[in-house]
Amino acid sequence: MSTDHAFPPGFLWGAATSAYQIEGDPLADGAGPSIWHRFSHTPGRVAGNATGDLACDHYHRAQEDVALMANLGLNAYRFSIAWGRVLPDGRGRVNQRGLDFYQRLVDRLLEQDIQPMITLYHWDLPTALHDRGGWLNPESPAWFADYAQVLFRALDDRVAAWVTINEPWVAAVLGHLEGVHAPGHADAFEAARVTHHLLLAHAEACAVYRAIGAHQIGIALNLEPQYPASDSAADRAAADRRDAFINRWLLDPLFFGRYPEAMPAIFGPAWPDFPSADLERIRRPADFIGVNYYSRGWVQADPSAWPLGATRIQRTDAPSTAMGWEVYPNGLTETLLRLKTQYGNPPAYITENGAAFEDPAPVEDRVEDAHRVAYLRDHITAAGAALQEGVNLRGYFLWSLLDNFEWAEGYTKRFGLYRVDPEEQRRIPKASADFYRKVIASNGVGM
Ligand SMILES: N#[N+]C[C@@H]1[C@@H](O)[C@H](O)[C@@H](O)[C@@H]2O[C@H]12
Repeated sequence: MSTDHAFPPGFLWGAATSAYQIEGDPLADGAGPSIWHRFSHTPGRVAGNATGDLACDHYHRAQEDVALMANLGLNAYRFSIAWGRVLPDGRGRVNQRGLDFYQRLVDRLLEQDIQPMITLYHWDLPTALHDRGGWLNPESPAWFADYAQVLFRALDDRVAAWVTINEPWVAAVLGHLEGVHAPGHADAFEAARVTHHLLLAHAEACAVYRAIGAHQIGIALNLEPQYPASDSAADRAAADRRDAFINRWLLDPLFFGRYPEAMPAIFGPAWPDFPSADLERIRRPADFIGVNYYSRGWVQADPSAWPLGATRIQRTDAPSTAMGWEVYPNGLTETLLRLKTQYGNPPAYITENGAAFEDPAPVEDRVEDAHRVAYLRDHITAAGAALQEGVNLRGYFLWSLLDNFEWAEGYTKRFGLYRVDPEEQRRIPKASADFYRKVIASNGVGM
């Protein structure tokens, strides 16, 4: 199927980053520390004991990086704001120098006709709030709404799209159930409550935005279609449980105002009885859904694997990325079509899509990342196929502009269109940057 001209005029072609992963200098100009600053400075938590102290030094190189974006021809750029730069204590006092950094960044983007899409929360909760219970505290949605209001008032005259929370599932499950992300908790009784408070935070911020905002607001979910590793009833049931655990746990409250029936069975006594009034507040407050798509799950029943009785197994008969994730572009089409057929075809953006590969070393200031070019070509084609099926897709944000701090993987995994090494801070173009520039110029992959 040709999707060369699937993309409509005005389709957004962007790149995505996040504050802690690229900015560096996290305590500059009066900023308060985040849970990721504390977590990465805890020995043994991050590969190579890497931290975000340097990252891509974007806090001091923003003008250079905006020039890279303009040279690519981006018409949009998704980035996050570090809560602690703006509110060092998480609440109350505004740190004007921190807010000024983001004011300047937005103005520089607009000078280049690049539309900002701002993520309010990309996992870097101020430690001051974490020390008051963090996302486990029932006050946390109100903390977030107050923080969001500061940003709406400061920037909504120039920012056309806001993302409230990036991947609440990852923040809750990796941070509070598996303990491999900040704050490093591994407590079965935390993940469900943290997820609920993140969804309530999203809803409260949307409510504030409805009163004072003039543009669009949404949320970005990591969506991963699940497929049984065999046609056995056990594997099919396991895939369905993992679909509830990863996808419907978030989609159903946001669109239907209810959690999947499978959740109490998955979590047992660790699943609270949430008030129905909460679920009504969470239902449908947003203007769009952001889809972060990377791969699919290939699922096998495994009674020993708590809490699902299912494990995602790595296929040996399919190409995979450096993260061990199968390259499966059809999963993007299927995920987008599911939003159309099961969730009312809401306005949607691909708020993240990209891949880490073991890039070759640079030769004459260029990296020949053929694997990433193929991954991007196939996934952008898959997005075009969904558009041709009537999916209400408005834009594509490539993850990521720069090689950056990949959370618990540190700097060992490279997702960027430009190679960056923290100790050198050069931006070395990859073949995928040239590829993406051509996609944008031709508004599709048909070139
Ligand atoms: N892993 N991986 C790459 C990427 C991560 O760097 C982003 O911060 C997350 O939003 C999402 O997990 C995807």
